[in-house]
Amino acid sequence: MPYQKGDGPSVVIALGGNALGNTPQEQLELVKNTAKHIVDMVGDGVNVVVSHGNGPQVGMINNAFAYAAANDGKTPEMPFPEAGAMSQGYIGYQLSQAILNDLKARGIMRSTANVITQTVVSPDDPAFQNPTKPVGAFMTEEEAKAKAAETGWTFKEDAGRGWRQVVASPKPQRIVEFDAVKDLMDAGYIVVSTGGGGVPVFETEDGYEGVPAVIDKDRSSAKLAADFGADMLVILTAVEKVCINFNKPDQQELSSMTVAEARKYIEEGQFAPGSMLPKVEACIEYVEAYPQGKALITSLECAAAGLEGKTGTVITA
Ligand SMILES: Nc1ncnc2c1ncn2[C@@H]1O[C@H](COP(=O)(O)OP(=O)(O)O)[C@@H](O)[C@H]1O
Ligand SMILES: NC(=O)OP(=O)(O)O
Repeated sequence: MPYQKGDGPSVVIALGGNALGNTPQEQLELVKNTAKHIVDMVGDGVNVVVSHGNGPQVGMINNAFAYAAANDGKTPEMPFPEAGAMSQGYIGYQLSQAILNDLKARGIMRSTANVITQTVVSPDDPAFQNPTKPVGAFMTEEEAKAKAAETGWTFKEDAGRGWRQVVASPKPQRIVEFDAVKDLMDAGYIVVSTGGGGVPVFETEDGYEGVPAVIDKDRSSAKLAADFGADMLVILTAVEKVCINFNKPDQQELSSMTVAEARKYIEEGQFAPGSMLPKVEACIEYVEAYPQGKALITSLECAAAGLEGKTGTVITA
């Protein structure tokens, strides 16, 4: 059934970890609130494509199967490409269901489409020599070092919040199912796609093949927004604004910055690698690829106000 697109802007929304949950049960509850904010935008005529993170989820899927395989000798390993696709599937299912239920409750005649996507990455990407993407659960330094000794995996401290396993996070080159996502959005569907940045794949003479890595969802969302020519890229996280001197006595919230200002702050080391830095870099990539566009970083709760220009940090060319 063709749906009527909204008369508002087209927006790619990248949902952060706080919009999801650390267990399927917890997430099923959290996404009801997430869906409310998304349907608020749809009700205001905004045409949305929703992507989401998967760091905790993909790590836990891969790790759980690895643990079972090591202990029962029967359970198969679940490599990162497959674990990434599984995370897109279940997170997308829960988000779509919550959005559909909220649309029905409000009598809005729209529907969702959950598209599991692949993202082409380059085998020459230097990210394969320097794992930076945190996945799985947080743990203490002692637990991380013991796990590293047991498994040979790499662990790093994550933005002052504890230690996590880290894997390669290559730059997204192309979203394989882009045309399907665009056609569904143009047909008026609320599309959930590119979750976890998409399943990373190499494009070879014989076709696509999965790669054991996790792409940054903000960077893939930026690629999607630029390729769409979306009016906005909206990155929703756990803070209302990006700060300089973050978590210091002289912390300063930023309401806006140009690409040049953002690059200056990056040079100053103002944004933590593995957390806020990739978000700001994603916004720069989007507005440089599509200078008419506007990028916004804010919290889920402030999304509507941010779209109205009342809060959040706006990044422009
Ligand atoms: N300069 C900064 N300004 C604001 N937040 C920052 C900054 N540096 C690090 N952060 C932290 O980065 C977090 C967002 O990164 P992360 O939690 O990895 O993203 P996600 O919401 O996609 O899961 C914020 O919640 C905040 O704790
Ligand atoms: N893939 C990805 O960027 O997930 P997180 O947002 O959870 O790090």
